[in-house]
Amino acid sequence: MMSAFTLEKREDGIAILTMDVPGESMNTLKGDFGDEISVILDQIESDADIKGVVITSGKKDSFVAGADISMLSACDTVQDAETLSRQGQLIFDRIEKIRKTFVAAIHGPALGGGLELALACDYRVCTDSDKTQLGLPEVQLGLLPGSGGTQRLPALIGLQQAMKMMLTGNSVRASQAKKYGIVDDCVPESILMDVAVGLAGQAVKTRTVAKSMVSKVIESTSFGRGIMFSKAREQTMAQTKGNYPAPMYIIDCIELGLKNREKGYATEASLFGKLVMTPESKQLRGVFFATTEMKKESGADGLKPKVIKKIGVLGGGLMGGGIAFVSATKASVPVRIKDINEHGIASAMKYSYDILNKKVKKRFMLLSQMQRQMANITGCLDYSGYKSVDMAIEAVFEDVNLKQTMVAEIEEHCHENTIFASNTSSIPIADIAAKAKRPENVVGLHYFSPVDKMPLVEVIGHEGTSPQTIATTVGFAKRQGKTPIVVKDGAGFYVNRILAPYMSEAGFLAMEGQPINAIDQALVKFGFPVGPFKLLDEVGIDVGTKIIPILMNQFGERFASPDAFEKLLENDRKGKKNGSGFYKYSGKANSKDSGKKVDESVYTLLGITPVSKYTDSSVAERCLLLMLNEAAMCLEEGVIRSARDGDIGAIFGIGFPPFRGGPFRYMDELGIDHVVSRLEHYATSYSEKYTPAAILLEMRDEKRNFY
Ligand SMILES: C[C@H](O)CC(=O)SCCNC(=O)CCNC(=O)[C@H](O)C(C)(C)COP(=O)(O)OP(=O)(O)OC[C@H]1O[C@@H](n2cnc3c(N)ncnc32)[C@H](O)[C@@H]1OP(=O)(O)O
Repeated sequence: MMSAFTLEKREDGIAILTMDVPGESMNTLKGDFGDEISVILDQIESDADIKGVVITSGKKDSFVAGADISMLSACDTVQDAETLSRQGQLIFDRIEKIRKTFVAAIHGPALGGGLELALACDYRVCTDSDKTQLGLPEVQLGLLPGSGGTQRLPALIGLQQAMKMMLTGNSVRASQAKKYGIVDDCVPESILMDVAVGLAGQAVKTRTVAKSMVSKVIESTSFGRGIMFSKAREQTMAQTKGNYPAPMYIIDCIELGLKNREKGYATEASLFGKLVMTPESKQLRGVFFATTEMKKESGADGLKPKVIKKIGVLGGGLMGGGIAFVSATKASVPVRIKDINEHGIASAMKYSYDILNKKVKKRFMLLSQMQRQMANITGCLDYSGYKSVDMAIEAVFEDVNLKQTMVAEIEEHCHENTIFASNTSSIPIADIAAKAKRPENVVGLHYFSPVDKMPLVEVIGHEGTSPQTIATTVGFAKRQGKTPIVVKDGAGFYVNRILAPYMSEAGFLAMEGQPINAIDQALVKFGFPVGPFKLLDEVGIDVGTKIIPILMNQFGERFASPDAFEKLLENDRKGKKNGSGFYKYSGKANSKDSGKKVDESVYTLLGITPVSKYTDSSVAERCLLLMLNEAAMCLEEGVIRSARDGDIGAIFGIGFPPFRGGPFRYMDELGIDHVVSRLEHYATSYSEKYTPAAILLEMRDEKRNFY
């Protein structure tokens, strides 16, 4: 078997230890590396000529992406997983203790166990490349850093920053890593090895932790630390609602390790073992595997995306501004915004300016980088500069005639292969393409708001969209940093179609008198980031309810929402944007209380006397079952291509709790027979809209699962 490690001794006494796992595109840490590394460490230790060691990667653009997640998924017992963690800890502990200078030379991702390896070294240097990112993302897999990360990162950069990184799992870019003190230097790729070798030739210095003044004060006394840990637990509980065990365990490990390092390590390994076997981690690992698989798909078998060199954005509203931002900064293409007035162009540009300016202020980005990215965005009131546009993305009003006019204008002003992508959330793409001269170029590209944050897009082909248009659109969405799912044309596509009955049912529950905040809390407790009423206030009640007649028109009564909701619009309740919705938006928009309390006048308006009569679980069940049933119908009708796409669409598009794996994995977990029997229960006792999808009945009879 080819080795994953090579040790090259240089004449100056510095050894280069290169990791290059054969047959894999990225280095990951495997359980069976232990013996091999031990032999190499023996050699380093016993060779007096070796003064220092640089650990680097043989892969082109990555350091080490962490422990091999498939290896973790293959663990059968808590003990197996704990042993893996222990092995990692022991090796890294040895690296730390060998009395020679170890330096990690990092280019590309150094994540999870990869960063933990680097943390065990005496120095770390990384490249200033955009590809470089450092982090401990284990929590996003329902895990904790299990190879010493919970102990070493706080010791290196201070408790508060380390805890933030481990609890969010967010990685940092090179300049941030330098600012926080994770790396000692951040240099151009061309001199990475020279700088690392230079450091490896030096004796190890005692380091001071790079902490802000406030952190120093808080972290230096046991009283201050006590307050910090209790605040962290409180905030974590408020955020997770107890649905994710990993964050609390991370805090436990850090706190214990401060008192007793050995205990900290032992607890880290034992809790890591426990977490690997939890259903939450299993589902979150499923999400990782699904998204990795999706990165490789083109959306149209056998077709490669055509290169998009320049795009046009039609309409400079909130969506247009967001689309321009991800195109200019992530896909790095020139963007030409066309609006009917200068104000539209200016506000779309401001969208990007505000985000980038914040990064510059925080010193995460250079002013020159910001200027380069902003220079990618220009605007026009006519179609000047559109001749060379390869894709025009429209984000104008939801009006089919207007969109058809846009198609005609793009066909007139652009070249014959220009793709027309509509960001409609409700109008069938076939209608938008109805008068097109080149309908094969017309496609749906449905973003979610806010565009710079929401990871999903739906790519929707109508009957006449060419497979090449689909492949190119999917490819471009990926360049914008999005996870695209290809869905069939039709009212609501996939995401809004499964969301609508869930939202409407929340409305019916409110009409029965269940308090609005109780309904929201029940669904937040289930794991959604916000409840349905809060969501409607955020999205805009006018916008959110617009889709109902379109869905009813295609699918009938099961999409009806409470008639009384009309009164909300008559009362000009549009939600947060006009300060009048289900919740009270008083005082300053960003004030702590704004949007926290239900606006009681909404009950009077709807003719409701609120009395809590349902438990949280029955509220959640009534709303959820409709979403699950609709998702199953979407699969049955081919609206989505697979249960996997349906799960990722729901998680990334509407915040379906990731630890439940998405609607399909959740149905598998509940058992299809259970889902059918609960649907039948509501269908007979309450409303026929709960009639189970045919596919569910069939699967129950055949005892099949989605996965
Ligand atoms: C004990 C420890 O504390 C526990 C751990 O370390 S748990 C693991 C923590 N690490 C992670 O969560 C990182 C997971 N990986 C990622 O986020 C992303 O892959 C990445 C940001 C590193 C790179 O993204 P990107 O460039 O888009 O490449 P991507 O397509 O995702 O990955 C490339 C390949 O590496 C594989 N890969 C990346 N990280 C992996 C991991 N940790 N385990 C297994 N495979 C991994 C992918 O499956 C893919 O394999 P393929 O080429 O056979 O399809």
